[in-house]
Amino acid sequence: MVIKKVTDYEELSKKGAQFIAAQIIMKPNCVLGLATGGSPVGTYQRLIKAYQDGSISFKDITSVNLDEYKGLDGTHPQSYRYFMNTNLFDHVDIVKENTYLPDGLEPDSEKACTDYEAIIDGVGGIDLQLLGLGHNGHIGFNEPNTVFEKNTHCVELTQSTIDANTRYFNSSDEVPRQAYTMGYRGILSAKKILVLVSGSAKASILAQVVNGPITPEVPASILQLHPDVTIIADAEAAALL
Ligand SMILES: N[C@@H]1[C@@H](O)[C@H](O)[C@@H](COP(=O)(O)O)O[C@@H]1O
Repeated sequence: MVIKKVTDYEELSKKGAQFIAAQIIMKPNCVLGLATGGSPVGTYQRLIKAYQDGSISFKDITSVNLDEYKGLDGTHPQSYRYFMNTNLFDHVDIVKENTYLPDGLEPDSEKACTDYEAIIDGVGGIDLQLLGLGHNGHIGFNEPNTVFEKNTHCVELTQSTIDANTRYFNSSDEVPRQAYTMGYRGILSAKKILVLVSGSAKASILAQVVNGPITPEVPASILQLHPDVTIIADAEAAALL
């Protein structure tokens, strides 16, 4: 794992965007695995600027996102489809048909997950997977568990995740209790992985991810086994490293 410590969220976003832009310049038709949450928002803003000034184009890019809340459709402001549209896709020249997320409106979990596995296979492999880190160490919505679940699956969100994500909703009651998430096969099969971690609330879990045992109780700890992981952490998040 390469760990880049930066001063603050601004610098994290700048470095994150440079990392992704470099990938796009090296391979203009690459497959990007994308993430939601607060951590990548600044990075997406800088990528939009890079597109606007002509440095990069998304026209040949394919994207596959990590996860989606079950039960929310793409027009719901807290759905991850809506997040991706408003924070990135609507502002760049990506072809929307080439952007994929699990189908939150598919009530049949088995079908939603099988369909997404086919999509992950169909795009021909992820070149760069972007990740945030949940407060309990989750990646995508792979919550602490007794096993590392291989494929896309439907998860019951933990209370810690519901609490952490309540800030994006009007109240805790509105946070969906289930989500579809890519499993570890999809994430770890990416050629490169970039993890963005910001803020003091992530310091303890980041130290466990990097220096602790590899265990499904700390989902992101499995990244220790991947040959090409870069973590960009701001000073607060990196405080215990
Ligand atoms: N499913 C998402 C994750 O993919 C994300 O990494 C995490 C951290 O979010 P934030 O960056 O807002 O702390 O939140 C959500 O639960």
